[in-house]
Amino acid sequence: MELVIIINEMAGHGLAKKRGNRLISELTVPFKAEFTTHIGHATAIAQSYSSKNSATLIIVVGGDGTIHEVIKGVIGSEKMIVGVINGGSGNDFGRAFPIFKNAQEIERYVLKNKPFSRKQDIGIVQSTNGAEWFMNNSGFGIDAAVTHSVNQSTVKAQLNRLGLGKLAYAFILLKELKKFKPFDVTVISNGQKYTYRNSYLVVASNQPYFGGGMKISPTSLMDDGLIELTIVHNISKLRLLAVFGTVFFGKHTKFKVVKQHVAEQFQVIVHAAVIGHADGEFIGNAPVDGAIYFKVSKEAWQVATN
Ligand SMILES: Nc1ncnc2c1ncn2[C@@H]1O[C@H](COP(=O)(O)OP(=O)(O)OP(=O)(O)O)[C@@H](O)[C@H]1O
Repeated sequence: MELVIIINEMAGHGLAKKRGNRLISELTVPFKAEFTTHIGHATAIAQSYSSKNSATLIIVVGGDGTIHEVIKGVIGSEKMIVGVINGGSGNDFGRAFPIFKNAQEIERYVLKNKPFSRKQDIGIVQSTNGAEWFMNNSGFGIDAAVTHSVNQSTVKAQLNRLGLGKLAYAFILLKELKKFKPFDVTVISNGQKYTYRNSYLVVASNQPYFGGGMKISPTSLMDDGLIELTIVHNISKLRLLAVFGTVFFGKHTKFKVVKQHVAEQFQVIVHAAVIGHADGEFIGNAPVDGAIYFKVSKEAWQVATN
């Protein structure tokens, strides 16, 4: 099996560079190292190996954005297996999916006669903006506003230097919440229509974690052919902060202002131009009163398992 390492040296404000270099210096089996130079590059690299159609383990050293790009490049391939060494700031992938800790684990895996892998689902979000994949989650509302702001802010880098990177999301939530205008959402699922007034977010999940450890969708599984839709609605900004505190333990779903639906697909209509994301990357604003579809594609890619 061929071994390819894709490293985003910018991820995790230096963490991926450090871990990538260490991996390269410790590996004693043959491998190819690829370094991303721009947004979307990891997808192009993964696609170029995928098109060779030979058994390959791609190890991503980066954060959720880089992993998202690599998975996008291997969807549908039976020969490509994805493994990860955490190198980002949020690392939500690694909280749910199996990952590697070090070079020794990767070597042991590559040298096996029949390396194990598990097929995983991928989510799709589709609207007039186009279609995008998500391995973790995709949503519209305050979650996307905060993620977008976190990605652009220097606060994340500053807090990271102090080892407090996880506080970035909470810090920017306070800032974004101040100016955020709740919106109305219509959800169509299994032939039923639901309307939620004054909503803060509508997010579809393929796995439980979001935003660096928030257990937004505690019951989500990456290989059950289903996605969970979470809507937070009809709540004051002050109470929302209290509910927010419980999301790290996945206890927010006990509040009646948090509604969840489970299905293979949803049609969602957002009645305001709120901002959207897929796996934490900006995907444009919601088409006002237009349809957004969240769907799941079953067994779309493979993750390495020890
Ligand atoms: N050389 C590069 N220079 C700038 N950006 C890059 C480069 N290579 C990749 N990128 C982009 O960097 C973005 C952020 O990477 P990534 O999400 O992996 O790290 P992170 O934001 O630190 O981690 P996390 O998403 O887990 O918080 C990705 O969207 C990717 O497209």
